[in-house]
Amino acid sequence: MRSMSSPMGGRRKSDDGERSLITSPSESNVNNPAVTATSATGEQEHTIDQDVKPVFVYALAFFSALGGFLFGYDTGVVSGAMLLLKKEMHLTPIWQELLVSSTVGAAALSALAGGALNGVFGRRICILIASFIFTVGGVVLGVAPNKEVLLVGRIIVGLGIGIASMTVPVYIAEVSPPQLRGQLVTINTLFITGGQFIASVVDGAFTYLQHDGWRYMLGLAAIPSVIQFFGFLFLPESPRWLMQKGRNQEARRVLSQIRDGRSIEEEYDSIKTNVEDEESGGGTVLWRMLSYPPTRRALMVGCGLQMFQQLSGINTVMYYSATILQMAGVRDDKTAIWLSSVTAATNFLFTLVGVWLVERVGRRKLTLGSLTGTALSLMVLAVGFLLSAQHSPPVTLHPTDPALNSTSCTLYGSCEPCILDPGCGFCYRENGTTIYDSTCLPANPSLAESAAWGRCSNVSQASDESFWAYNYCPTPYSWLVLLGLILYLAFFAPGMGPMPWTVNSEIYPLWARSTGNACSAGTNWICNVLVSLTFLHVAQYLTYYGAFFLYTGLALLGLLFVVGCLPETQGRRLEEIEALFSGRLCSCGASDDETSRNIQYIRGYGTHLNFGTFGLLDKTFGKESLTEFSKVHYGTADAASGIAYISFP
Ligand SMILES: O[C@H]1[C@H](O)[C@@H](O)[C@H](O)[C@@H](O)[C@H]1O
Repeated sequence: MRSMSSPMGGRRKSDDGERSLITSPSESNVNNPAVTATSATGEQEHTIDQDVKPVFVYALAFFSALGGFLFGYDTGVVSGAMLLLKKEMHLTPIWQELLVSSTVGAAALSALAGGALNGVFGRRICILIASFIFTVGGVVLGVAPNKEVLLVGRIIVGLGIGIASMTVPVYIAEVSPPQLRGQLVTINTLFITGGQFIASVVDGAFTYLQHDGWRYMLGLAAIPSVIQFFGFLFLPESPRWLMQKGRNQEARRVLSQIRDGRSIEEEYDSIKTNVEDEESGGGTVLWRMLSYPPTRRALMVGCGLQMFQQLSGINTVMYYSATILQMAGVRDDKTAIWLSSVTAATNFLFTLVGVWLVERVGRRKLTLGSLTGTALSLMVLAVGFLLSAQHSPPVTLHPTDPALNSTSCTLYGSCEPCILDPGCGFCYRENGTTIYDSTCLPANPSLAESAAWGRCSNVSQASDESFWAYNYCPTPYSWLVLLGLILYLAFFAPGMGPMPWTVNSEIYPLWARSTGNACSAGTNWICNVLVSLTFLHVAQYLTYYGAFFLYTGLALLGLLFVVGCLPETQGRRLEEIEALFSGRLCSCGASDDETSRNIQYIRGYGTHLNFGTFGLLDKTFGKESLTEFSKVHYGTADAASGIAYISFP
C-alpha cells in the first residue's frame, strides 16, 4: 500500500471544503475513530502537535548538530592553519593543496559509504563512529610531527565529516515532529556555519602564536567531538530505523520518550505501515531507487539541489573573501584574517534567518528567493571584478635584470593578467589612489607572500612602502565587490546553504533514506572539490569576472531546476512525502504553489473502510464531504490494519 497525494482544486478558506474534510470525521464519523488530514500548509499537523514541547527532541538535535559544527570547524579552520603551517613546515603549493583538499575528498568517499553504514548500524552508531573519528583526527593533527602525519590526520577528519554530513540530517529529521522538522534540520546547517565562524575566530587568535599555533587550531576540534561522543552514548536510536529492523518494542519506547509521553499510536502505525510496505522490494537499494519512479525523481531533485548549492560558488566566495578584502585595501594579513571572520559571521547570522523562515515560508519559497538573490549577487560580484579588470593599473617599470628573462612576468602590460599568472605578482607603490612604480615580478615559489626577486621580495622590511599583490589588483571598484560579497552571503545563507540538506533529509521513503542521503551528500562533496580545485584555473582562463559570470549562469540554471522540480515538503509526515514525487519529474514544483493548489492526505482508521467503493466514503465521512470525495482518484485500504490512503486527481 502506498500513500498518495495530489492536488485538489484551488486553495480554500478554512470555512469551506477544507475544513469540512478535517472536521467531518470527528463530527460525523462514529465508526472511524481517527481520521487526520494534512494540508499543504501543514495546518492540521499544527493543530495536532502544536502543544507538544519536545524538549528532548531539541536536546537530540543539539547533540547531533555538533556533527555539523565539526564539519564547519574542520573545513573552515584549515585556511588559517595553513598560513602558519606553510612557513613552519616549508610546504610546497602541492602539499598545501593536498592538506586542504584531502579532507574534502575523504568526506566525499565516506559520505557515499555512509549509506551502507547507516542501513546496517543505524543512525546513532554512525554518529558515534563519526565523533570517534573526529576525536582521533583532532588528536593526530594536534600532535603531528611532520606533513605526512598531518595528511593522515586531515584524511581521518574528512572521513568523519562525510559520515556526519549524511547521517545527522537524517537522524534529526527522523526524530522530529513534522512541524519542527525543517527548523531542527536547518539548525544543523546553522551549526556548520557556526563551526566555520568559530574556526575563523580561533584562526585569528592563534595566528599570534607563530610557533605551533596551528596545533591548537586543528587539535581543538577534538573537544566538541568528545562531547558529542559521550552525549550520544545516552541518546536513543531513530525509531524509524528500529522499526525497519523489526525492533518494534524499542521503537515504541523511543517514540514515546521523544514525544514526551504524548499519544504516539497514530505516528507509530503510520511508520509501521510504511516499513511493511517497503519490505517487499528486492535488489540493491540504489537499484530499487532508480527503478521506482518516485524515488528516482526524489534522488535527482536531492542530488541536483546539492550540486547547485556547490556550483553557485559558496566555497569559492568563502575562500576568496580574504582576497576580496585585500582588494578593498586591507593589506595586513592579520587584519584580513580577522575580517574573514566577519564574512563567516555573516554566513552564520543569515543561516539563523533561514532557521526562522523555514517553517514560516516553506522550503520551496525559501530556496527560490535565496537562489534568485544569490544569482543577482554573483552578477554584482562579476561586474565588480569586470570593472576592476577594465581599470587595472598598468605596469610602469620594466626592470631589465637577466633573472627576469626566464619568466613570463615581463610579458604583461597591466596588473590583471599579471596576477592571473600563478607565477607572478604585482609590486607597486601608491599615493592616495594613484598607483605608481608598478612592476610584474615572479612570486616566491614556496610562499607567494612576497616576490622572488627585487623590490617586494622582503615586504615586511620594505621601507619604501612597496606593496605586493599576489592574487588581487588595487582597484577603485573594490566597494562593488565587497557589496557583492555581503549580498551573496545574505541571500545564500538562509536558503541555498541549509535547504539542500533539509530537503534531502525528508524526500526519501525510509528504505531509501540513508542511500538517498549518501548519494546527495556525496554529490555535494564531489562538487565542492571540483569547484574549489578548479577555481584558480577557471579564473586563469576566464579571468575573475569570467569565473563569477560562470557561477551566475550556473546559479540561474539551478533556479530553473528549483522552479520546475522542487515540491514543498513543509508540514508533511516523512511517510507522506514520497507521494509528492508521483508525478512527472519537474512538474512537481511548477504546479505545487501553495496558493494555487491544496494537497490533502486523508488517512482513515477502522474496519469499515473500503475505499474501493465510494458509497462507503459517504458513509464514513458524511454527506458534507462527499462533494470533495467525489473527486477521489485513487484509494487503497489495508484490510488488516484498516488504514487507508486516498488521493485526488
Ligand atoms: O550548507 C553548507 C554551508 O552553506 C557552508 O557554508 C558551506 O561551506 C558548505 O559547503 C555547505 O554545504
